[in-house]
Amino acid sequence: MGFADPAHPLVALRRGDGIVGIGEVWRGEFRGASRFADAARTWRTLADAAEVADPVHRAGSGLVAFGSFAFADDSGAASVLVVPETIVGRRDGVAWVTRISVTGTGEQSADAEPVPGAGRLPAETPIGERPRATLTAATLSRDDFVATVGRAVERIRAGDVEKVVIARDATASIPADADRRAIVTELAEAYPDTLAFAVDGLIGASPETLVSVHAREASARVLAGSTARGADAAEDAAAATQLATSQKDLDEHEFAVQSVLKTVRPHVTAVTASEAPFTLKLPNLWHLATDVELELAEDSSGLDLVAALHPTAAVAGSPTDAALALIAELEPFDRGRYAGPVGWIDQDGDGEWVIALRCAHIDDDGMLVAHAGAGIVIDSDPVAELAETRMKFRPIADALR
Ligand SMILES: C=C(O[C@@H]1C=C(C(=O)O)C=C[C@H]1O)C(=O)O
Repeated sequence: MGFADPAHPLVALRRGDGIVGIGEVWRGEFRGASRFADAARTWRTLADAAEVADPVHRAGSGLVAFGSFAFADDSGAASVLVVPETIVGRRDGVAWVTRISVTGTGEQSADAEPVPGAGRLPAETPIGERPRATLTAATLSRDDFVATVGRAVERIRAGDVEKVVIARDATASIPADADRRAIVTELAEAYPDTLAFAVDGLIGASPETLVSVHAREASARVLAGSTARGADAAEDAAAATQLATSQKDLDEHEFAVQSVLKTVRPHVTAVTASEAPFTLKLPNLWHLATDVELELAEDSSGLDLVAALHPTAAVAGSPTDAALALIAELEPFDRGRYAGPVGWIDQDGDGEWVIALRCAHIDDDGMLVAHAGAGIVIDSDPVAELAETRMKFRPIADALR
């Protein structure tokens, strides 16, 4: 982490393994409904023309772009791919440095070298103090959120949608020169089973893998259905059992799994999902989870799967188009890149993409905006959903305490 830029860190870390990017040799910005297709096409052209020397052969050791995409087609937020100048990585006990340069004609070349060995590490700077701030409800007050969820339930009863995810926003302000790496470090340590990420100002720790691709094999983890952790061991076990047997949560989960299975089919040659959901334990919540394994079709990349999968029922609802329309109608803010895909892709289309949850966007002035949402179904209790969003703000709120 000490290698990253304190003001603009590029990070994708899980359990201490992963990549940190320094500097920037190329940036692509994409907007609108074609943002994924445009990014996938642009990246394929760039990657095909690149010269990559990668004796390290680890996930993320070659030519890599970090990426973060807006949730909505009409978002004001740009979706970005960023290629750093230098990548420092560590995976399975192997460390490396990759240096990337761009020739006069625009072609990129990437040279990965192991450390210790030929690779020379860039300079590290000590990580500054963690900025302290309090998150406060922004556009939607807590009462407004409860009322909005009530309206969503009415619309579900009226048959407009089966499920819709309603989010609320919260803001805080940190000093403009605060070391953003301190926040990522705190998130990575507190939530080791997540992907801790920092891409173009969006910083978080997501438990939900949209898709991870390695050597044409892909896997996804679907989360939907949540409950708070219990106060003691007995209460905690009861909470997990209650979640695993709650028909409301199982239904909500099934929507999410079906939406994933349906959308990936054109891009894969095989797909298998675990038979029944399992309960995933996070420090703040229990989630219902299903793992899906896929084999990527010949001409598909990680970004094609991202394009097909986004937005899942876990962050939009079901059916997708009606849920998106209802979100646009009921949520009085632009989600920006919250609940959009965030991650990285390499020259072969391999990479790791999570859904940008438990995150905040921090601009250069230190203005921080976080979002948290909850899946609403026909028998959702608005006050319980408010409590759920409070739990989902905790990673960011605690990282700023
Ligand atoms: C929408 C969020 O989380 C999603 C919604 C969940 C739910 O409704 O149970 C669970 C995990 C995520 O898929 C969020 O964290 O903001």
